[in-house]
Amino acid sequence: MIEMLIPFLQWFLTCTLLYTASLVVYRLKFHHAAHIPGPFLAKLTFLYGWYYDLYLDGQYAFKIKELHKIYGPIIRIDPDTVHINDPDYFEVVHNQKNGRQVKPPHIAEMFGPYPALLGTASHELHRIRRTALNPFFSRKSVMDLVPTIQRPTAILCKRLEHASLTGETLNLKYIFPAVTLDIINAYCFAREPTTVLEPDFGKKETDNVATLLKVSLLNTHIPWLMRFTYSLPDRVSKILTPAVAKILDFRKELSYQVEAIRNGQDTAYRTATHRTVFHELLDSKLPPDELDPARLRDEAFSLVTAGSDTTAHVLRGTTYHISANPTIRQQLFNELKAAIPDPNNLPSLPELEKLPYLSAVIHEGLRLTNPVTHRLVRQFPDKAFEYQGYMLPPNTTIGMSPNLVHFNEDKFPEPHVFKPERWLGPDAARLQRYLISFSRGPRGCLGINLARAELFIILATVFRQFEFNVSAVVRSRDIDLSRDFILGAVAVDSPGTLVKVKLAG
Ligand code: HEM
Repeated sequence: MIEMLIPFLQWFLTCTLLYTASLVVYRLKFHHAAHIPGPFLAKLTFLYGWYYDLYLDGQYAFKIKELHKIYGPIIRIDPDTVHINDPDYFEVVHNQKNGRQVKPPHIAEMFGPYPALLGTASHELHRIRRTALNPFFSRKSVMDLVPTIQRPTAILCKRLEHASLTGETLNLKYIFPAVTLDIINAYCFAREPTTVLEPDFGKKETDNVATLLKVSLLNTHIPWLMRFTYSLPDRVSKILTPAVAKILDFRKELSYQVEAIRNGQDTAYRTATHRTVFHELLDSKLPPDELDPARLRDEAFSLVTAGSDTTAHVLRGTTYHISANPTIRQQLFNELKAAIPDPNNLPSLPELEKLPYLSAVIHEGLRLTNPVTHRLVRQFPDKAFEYQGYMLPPNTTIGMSPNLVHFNEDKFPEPHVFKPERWLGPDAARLQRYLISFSRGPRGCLGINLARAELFIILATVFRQFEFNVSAVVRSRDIDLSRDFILGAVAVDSPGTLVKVKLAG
């Protein structure tokens, strides 16, 4: 029996060796990125990135920074991807004029093989989905949402006031996602605030998103594994990969909500004071495929996750930096006290946006605590790029990382220091070009107007009334991002951001 297998094994081994040898020669000599500098192993095999991201737990983003120091501003970080670190080149790549923009499938499917806007690889389909969602996130639509942002914020303030009396310790890791989750749930489904009322501020929901993000990094490296897992019946994949169980339950819960609107069981949108995304989408003229239950379930999942944790992350980091710098906190408080004589009567959003110090604090918060740590990766079928003499033909996979721009010492001297002043000097207008937390171009953040409105309203409301004692927070452990799980994560032994609160004055 064994003898019969030997010729087959020999044949299999020869084919494997031939295939591997030709792949090596192709990647090193004939690949369109063969001329780009970079570590030999990264050019040769994807295992190089796996080692840093999967074995060392989200470290490749940090290693890429070091590789740029060795190999220069353009490097090859895996057999297919070129990474550029040049603040002035971000806008050359990410703008509206470079024709079609495609996301490579392993990047598009990082949150799972979901047919949502964020996970759409094809340019054409992306345009259909984006056109349908854009109107909900325009400046005008967001202006109408101000009371919806204020409601959970007011509830948070009541709880902060209570904590200031009892001396209770609060975890900023949970209180801000509770508010942003309630806002996006209200907008998507006309739901009343609930998370911000929960005793633990909906800890479970925030922890579920953290699990999703860790799994997402795995997806970018081994997309077929997740595709396979999701193709199984839910109960089987829950047993095989318990990490996805919570994600599957969360998707199912969102699906019930969308379907309840579709079949008329949920009519809360009729009494809501604002538009309701899923009611209007269901009522729209989108092609039937786009309104399919699985498609809308996944769009809901994407909007709710992308729309809550990102902004909450900036709120948490910015709150820490304001509180850790008494002079900054006092200057912000002075400005807010003058602009908001009655804390229960907030000025309009445009008035808040005109406050120079608040704006500077928010810009600096977005720069220093930028949540999306993963490289933004695109292909351009209609456009070749030339960078410092290196030709990048159409369809080259190009990655760029906002954090490398935000921590560039030429553009932002002392980049790790929280300095709102840099946004107040004569250079401020020029610096805006390098603030790219929301990315740019046709695939830039859909929710930028909503996120900015939340930052202005929540920070103004909270810092007008409260101050935080952050002496128990260790910045390197609890605030600075030390792992890249698409969004940045803090150290594994961090207890969160534990603070005491008192009334400001
Ligand atoms: C401070 C808060 C936020 C930051 C820093 C941020 C950042 C980003 C970035 C960098 C991207 C591009 C991702 C990529 O290229 O793969 C993006 C896309 C996206 N963001 Fe945000 N985001 C924030 C808040 C929000 C909010 C509140 C929403 C609300 C729905 C949202 C929804 C989305 C969606 C749907 C996309 C995909 C857009 C597309 O592919 O066309 N984001 N965001």
